[in-house]
Amino acid sequence: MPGLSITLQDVTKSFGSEAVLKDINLSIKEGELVSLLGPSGCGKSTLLRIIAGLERAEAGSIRLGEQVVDALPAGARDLAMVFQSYALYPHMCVADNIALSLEMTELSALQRLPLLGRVLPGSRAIRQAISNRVRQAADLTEIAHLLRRRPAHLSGGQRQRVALARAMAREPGIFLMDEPLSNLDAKLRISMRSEIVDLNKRIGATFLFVTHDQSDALAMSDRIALMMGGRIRQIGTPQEIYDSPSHLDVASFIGQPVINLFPVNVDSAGRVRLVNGTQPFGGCSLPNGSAKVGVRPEAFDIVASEPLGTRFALTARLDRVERMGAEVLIRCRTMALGASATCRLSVDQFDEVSATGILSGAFHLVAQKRGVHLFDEEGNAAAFHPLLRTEMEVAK
Ligand SMILES: Nc1ncnc2c1ncn2[C@@H]1O[C@H](COP(=O)(O)OP(=O)(O)OP(=O)(O)O)[C@@H](O)[C@H]1O
Repeated sequence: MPGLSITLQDVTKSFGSEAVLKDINLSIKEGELVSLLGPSGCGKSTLLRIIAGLERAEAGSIRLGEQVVDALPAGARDLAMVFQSYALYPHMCVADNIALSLEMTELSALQRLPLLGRVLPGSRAIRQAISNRVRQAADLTEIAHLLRRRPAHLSGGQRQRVALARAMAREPGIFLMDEPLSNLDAKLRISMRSEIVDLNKRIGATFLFVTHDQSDALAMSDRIALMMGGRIRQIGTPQEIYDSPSHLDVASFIGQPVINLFPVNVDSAGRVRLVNGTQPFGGCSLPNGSAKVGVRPEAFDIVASEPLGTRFALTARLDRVERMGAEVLIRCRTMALGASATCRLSVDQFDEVSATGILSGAFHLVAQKRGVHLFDEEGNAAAFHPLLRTEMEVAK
C-alpha cells in the first residue's frame, strides 16, 4: 500500500457566520503519521471530513498525491476513514463488516444479489479475491480468530481493530482517523497507540488522525499539526513543538503539568526583568514593554542558594507535594510575584532535595539552560539570550 501525500492549500470553511477553518495550509509526506491536535471545537474533524470528501470547503484546494480531488466524491478518493464510533454493522459478523465496502465497489448490483448474484459470471472470482483481502487485513490486525463474531461480542480494542481492518482491506493510500482511541480505556489506549504506529510503518500508507489528547499526539506522531481557532498554529515533530513553541498558546496547550508563566518587563536596552525585579536575567530584541517568560516544570532545579551564572531564578516556598508514582510535583509559591509555580522531579531527585531540608523554608527555583521561553505581548515566541552573572552585575 504505497502512501499518498496530502497537500492542503488555503482551505477555508464557515458554518453560517462562524469561520471554522481559516486558510489552512498543510503538506503531509507519503507514509507519514501526522496528528491534528487541538482543543474541542477548533475545527479538526471538519478538516478531516473535508479531506475525506464528506464536507465541502468554501475555498482552497486539496491534493492527494498528484491528484487535485476538490471535485471528487468521497467514494472516489483513495482513502479510508476510521470513525471514533467505529461505525460497525451490529447484525453482521466481523468478516462481513470488513468485506462490505469491498463488495459495494467490486461487485455489480446484480452480482450482489443474495442467491442469483453468486452464480453470475465473474462473481465467484471477485468474491474469492475479497475474501483473501479480508483474511489479509484480519491477519495484519490480529483478529483472524474473530471473523465470525458479531461486534456486540467484541471488546472495545477488538472493535477498533475491526474498524482498522475494514479500512485496510480497501488498500487505501491514506487513512483518516477521527479520535480513533477515545473509546478505549487507558491501558488499551496505550497498547493501541503502538499498534497503529506499527501498522503505519508496516504498510507504508499515510495516516492522518484527529485527537484532542496531547499524549496520544506526542506518543504516536511523526509530526503534530497543532490547531487552534480554525488555524494551524504550529507544525513540527513532537519534540520541536514541545521544545520550541512558536506561541504562548502552543506552549500552554502542550505539556502536562502546564508550563509556568511569569510576567516580565523589557527595558529599552532589551534587558528582561521580572515585573517587580531589579536584576535583569536575560536580553532580547523586543521593544520596551511587557512580555512573559515560560519555564517547563521539569526545567527548574530546586537549590538552597542562588548559584552564579544562572539564567533565571526565583525565590519560593512550598505549597504542597504531589506524588505521581515515578515523579513528584512540587507546587510552590514564588515570593516576589506571589505567583504559583510547579516543578516536576523524579523520585530520586525529590528524595535528594528533600533530604537537604530546604523545602521547609525559602528555596530557589533555577531554570535550566534550555528551559526558558520568552513571549512578546501578543504571545509570539521571541529569541531570548541569557545574561551571565558578570553581565548582570554590570547591568545592575
Ligand atoms: N455541520 C455543522 N453545522 C454547524 N456547525 C458545525 C457543523 N460541524 C461543526 N460545526 C462547528 O464547527 C466548529 C468546529 O467543529 P469540529 O467538529 O470540526 O471541531 P473539533 O476540533 O473536531 O472538535 P471536537 O474535538 O470537540 O470534536 C464547532 O464550533 C462546531 O460547533
